[in-house]
Order: sequence, then C-alpha cells, then structure tokens
Amino acid sequence: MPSVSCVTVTVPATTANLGPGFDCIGAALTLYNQFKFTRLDSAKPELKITVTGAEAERVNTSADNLVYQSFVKLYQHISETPPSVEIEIDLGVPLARGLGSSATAIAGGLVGANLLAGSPLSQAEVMELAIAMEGHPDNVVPALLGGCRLAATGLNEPQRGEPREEGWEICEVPWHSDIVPVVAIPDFELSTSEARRVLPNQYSRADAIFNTAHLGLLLRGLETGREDWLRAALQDRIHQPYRKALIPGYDAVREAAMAAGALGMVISGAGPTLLAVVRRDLCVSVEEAIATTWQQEGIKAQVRSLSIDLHGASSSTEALP
Ligand SMILES: Nc1ncnc2c1ncn2[C@@H]1O[C@H](COP(=O)(O)OP(=O)(O)O)[C@@H](O)[C@H]1O
Ligand SMILES: N[C@@H](CCOP(=O)(O)O)C(=O)O
Repeated sequence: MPSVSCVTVTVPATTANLGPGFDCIGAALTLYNQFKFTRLDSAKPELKITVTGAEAERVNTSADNLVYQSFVKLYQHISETPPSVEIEIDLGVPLARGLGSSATAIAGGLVGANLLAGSPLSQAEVMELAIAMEGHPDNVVPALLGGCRLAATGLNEPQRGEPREEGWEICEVPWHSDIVPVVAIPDFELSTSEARRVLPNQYSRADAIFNTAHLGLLLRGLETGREDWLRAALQDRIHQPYRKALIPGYDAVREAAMAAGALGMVISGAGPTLLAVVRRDLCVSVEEAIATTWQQEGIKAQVRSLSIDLHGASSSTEALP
C-alpha cells in the first residue's frame, strides 16, 4: 500500500467555558487554522516550518513550535522516531486571544502525525493525548470533534470493587439555531497561563453551587434557545470575577452589549476575546454597540458574528505511489 506523504489538517477555533462551564464546556467556531505536513526524504533529520496569515511573524518556527511538539508527541507515544517533515501553517485564528489557537496547534500536530504514521491511534486516543497536552478538555475536544461539547472524567468498569476515574465522557450539547456567538477580539494578547495564574485555588460552597446550577441551566438554554434561561445561565463565579481586571474595557463593553439586547456576555476561553450570546435578529446592533464601546475605551477590536462549526478537525492526504 502506498504510504501517506502529505497531510493537510484544518482545525476550527473554539470558545471555551461559556461562562459557568470553566474547564469543561466549549464550542467550535467557523474560523480556521490550516496545517500541511509533508514528509521529507532527507538523509539527516530535518524540520522546516513556514507560517502565513495574520500575525504569522509571532509564531516560533524552531523545534519548540507547538504544532511540531505535538507531532513529536504522537510519534513518542507510538514509540517511533518522527520523520523529517515540512510544516506549513496558515493562520486564521488569532493567537493568544481566548479562541483556542493552542488547541488548534495541538490538534493539528497530533492528527497530522497520526495520519502520516498510518493511523495507529483511534480518534479517542488522539483526543486523550490532546487533552493531556493542553491540560484541560474544553477547547481541544470541540476543536477535534466540532459542535458544542461537554467533557467530564469517566469511570472504568472494574470486574470487582470500586470503579476508578479513567478516561473522558464527551457529550454533545445541542445549540439552538436562533442563538449566535458574536466574538469581540481586541488587538492585545493574553496568554492562557497568565489568565490561569490569577485564579484562586479554593472556592466557597456557595460559588460551587452557583456554577453547577448555572451550567445545568446553560445546557438546557442552549438546546431550547429559551432566552430567560440563557440570560440567567451566562453567569459565573469561578473565573470571570478574577480575570476581568486583565481585560481593559470589560465592564463598559459588557454593559453596551447587554443594552443592545445580548442575552449574555462572557470571556471567551481565557480571554481577552469577549463572547456575546445573541438572538439572531439582534446580532448587528450588538456588534455595533461592542465595536463603538471598545473604540471609546481606546482599544481596536474586530467584532464578528460566527456560527458553530459542526465538523471539527478535517483532513486530506496525498500518497506517493
Ligand atoms: N498555529 C500555531 N503554531 C504554533 N504555535 C501556536 C499556534 N497557535 C498557538 N500557538 C502557541 O500557543 C500560544 C497561545 O496559546 P494560549 O496562550 O493558550 O492562547 P489561546 O487562547 O489562543 O489558545 C502561542 O503563543 C503559541 O506559543
Ligand atoms: N478553560 C480554559 C480555556 C482556555 O481556552 P483558550 O482558548 O484561552 O486557550 C481557561 O479558561 O483557562
């Protein structure tokens, strides 16, 4: 059988947390990064990385590149030496903005390597590796599978005794077609690690109950499109109260979006992008209100109504005869 010599993987951006679902829920969005892997037949080990698209110069093209690190991780997992490779990255997802750029890089590198290696791992195994690399499931899972997804740790099924925590249960969350994700992407970066550093290690019982109840309500609100449920559900006490100080203009932009009819506004992923959840007929007014307000705060931002990507990472391969 001819072996695969070239793989192109397209991976969607994501919006993680959706307010109360810190580290467990996220949705894939119709914004994409593309990664092309070409096996090189050089005698000595070789790596070439080229990057095109917005902010391409900000991506590291050495062996530390996260796409290549993920590519190598898959080969290590199957106990094989990674081949010499050329990686061409085309960026459509802005970097370090809370839209899952790192999740696209991890998903792209793992899926590309798996295909070049002849698909030794199942999709579920690739997903487990991706979650382990990213450290939380809420952006890599929708990036790989598409749609809105909830991830919770699973339990094994022992022959005897107590089950133990093992693997992940992934659940698709239906997203009503009248409900539109509007993203407001400011022109400054905020790294996920910095935005995680400001979070406390412990929370009160009241805060835990608050988020549990609101996440439950969010799941039903997204499914039914019920506005009163969504309006109440898009609240959080686990991450946003601590992170909003890292996003200049947060309160003013949120107030303007709500006044223009948004059902809620939350921090997308670790920020600084803000996500308004909006009824379809109000998208244009909410977009305008957000853009004007951030401009008044002296911040340039791109504001866009997107859709939920339903396919996740997709790929095409070419083989040498
Ligand atoms: N396409 C890419 N290729 C290589 N590395 C990337 C790519 N996209 C993101 N990264 C890495 O991930 C970092 C951003 O990750 P992170 O702070 O988690 O932000 P985000 O919210 O966008 O995922 C970048 O600074 C870069 O190191
Ligand atoms: N739950 C994580 C999500 C990070 O998403 P990203 O898109 O900012 O990488 C967090 O909030 O830290």
